[in-house]
Formats: sequence, C-alpha cells, structure tokens
Amino acid sequence: MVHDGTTMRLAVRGLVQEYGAVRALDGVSFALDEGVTALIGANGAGKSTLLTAVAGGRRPTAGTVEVAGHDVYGRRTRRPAQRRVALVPQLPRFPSNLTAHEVVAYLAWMRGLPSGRAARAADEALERVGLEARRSSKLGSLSGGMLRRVALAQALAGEADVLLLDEPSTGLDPHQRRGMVELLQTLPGTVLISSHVMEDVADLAERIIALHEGLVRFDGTPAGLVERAPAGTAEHRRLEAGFLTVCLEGRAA
Ligand SMILES: Nc1ncnc2c1ncn2[C@@H]1O[C@H](COP(=O)(O)OP(=O)(O)OP(=O)(O)O)[C@@H](O)[C@H]1O
Repeated sequence: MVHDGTTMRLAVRGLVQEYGAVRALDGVSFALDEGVTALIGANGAGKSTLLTAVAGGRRPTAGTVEVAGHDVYGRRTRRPAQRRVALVPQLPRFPSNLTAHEVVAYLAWMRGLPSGRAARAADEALERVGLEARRSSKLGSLSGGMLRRVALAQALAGEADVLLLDEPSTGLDPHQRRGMVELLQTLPGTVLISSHVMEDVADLAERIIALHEGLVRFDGTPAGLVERAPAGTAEHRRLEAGFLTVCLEGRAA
C-alpha cells in the first residue's frame, strides 16, 4: 500500500544523516501506524542513527520526521512530538544509586505527567515488565536484562505513542531473550524494533524494513522477505537469506 504518511503515527521522509564524509542515512522514507515493525540491517547499516533521528536525538542533515503529525525538529512542534515518542537505547545507562521506581517515575514526570500520576504510571510500567518486586532495588544491583526492562518501563510510563527499541535482546541470555520477546509481543501502539536476531524478527514483526548502507532495501511483510530467499534455502534460514538477497540487489523500488 502506498501511503503519503499524513495520517500515520510516524512519518519519515527523505532522511539523510551525514557524519563528516560518512552518509549513514541516504534518503530514508517510510510511514508506520499501529503494530510492530522490525528494522533490520548489518552492522553500520544506519539503524541506530535512524532511531536516534526519529526520537529527536540528532537533527538530520536533511529530511523530516513527524510523530502524530508533529514535526520532531520543528521549533513549536518539537515538544509535543517528543512527548509522543520514546527510545529504549541498546545499552541504557542509569545512576546506580537510584531505584527502579525513581528513574521510571522521574522520566514520566519529565515527559509532562504530574508527579502523582508519574508515580502510578511507574508502578504500572514496572509491573508490566515484570519488575514489580524490584521497584525499590537500587539500579546498581540489577542485572543487564533487568536494566533493559527498566528502560522499557521508562518508555511505557511516559505514555508514548511510538516506541523505538534499539536491539532489545542483544547481550541477553536465551532465557532472558525469550522473556523479552514475550514482553515485546504485548506492547501497544506503534513499535519499531531494530534487531540482528532473525528469530526474534520472525516471532515479533508484522512488517520488516531492511536497511543497507543507509538505504531502505526492503519494506514489507516477513512472508514477502522470505520469498526473496533463493530457491532451496532451508526453512529456518529463509528470512536471513531473503535479507541478504535484498541487500545485494540494490535500491528498493
Ligand atoms: N557519532 C558518529 N560519528 C561518526 N560516524 C558515526 C556516528 N554514529 C554512527 N556513525 C557511522 O554511521 C554509520 C551507521 O552507524 P549506525 O550506528 O547507525 O549503524 P547500525 O546499523 O546501528 O550498526 P550496529 O548494528 O553496529 O549498531 C556507520 O558507518 C557508523 O560508523
């Protein structure tokens, strides 16, 4: 379906990001409404750059990002846009002496919720990510997998419409990874998840955007990507093989 992005929760148009001589994004456009989309790509494809630009973290060299119709980099629209989008970074960093509840409530308050509501939203979000028993634990005492959950709770408590998750299962053991995928399957709204793990993508996403060298090489369903795998590819490798094919083929139509 062709969509101009005007009524979508997230609309990215012609995004270019240069770091000196490196063109990390080379004109990326897509629009998302509700549902889970996986953003896949090799190391250096531009995934983190794209998520950061969408979250308002770095003004792109060119192009626009709109969240619920608000320009993320517009002078007047920046605040309402940024309230509606939350990024869960690959390696969340927290002050080790604060508790899980404190950091989640604080961010919700920073995002504009009154303090009482922020505190309640933090409790609900911590329960949602399965950390209610650790709400008063100092962050320095939590495992890496738990810290990822705290970061996700922060994003949920802020009541954002668009959730961006940068490689949420990287570095987790198989048990934690399974738990994370199950949790991600329950997320509301518009969710964009970058991942290298094809198994997670297959379990989670109804749509896949494949980036390669700063360009969108595929935008469609997992079944559509599987179809691009060469004939005879083993069943469990078809998504990955389809991805490799679209990367080699060049610019998407
Ligand atoms: N702050 C920066 N300064 C200079 N170059 C950067 C910066 N951040 C990213 N790059 C470059 O931009 C390109 C895209 O990087 P990015 O981190 O967005 O890719 P990625 O797809 O997220 O990679 P990975 O899967 O390894 O996390 C790479 O060539 C990278 O070296």
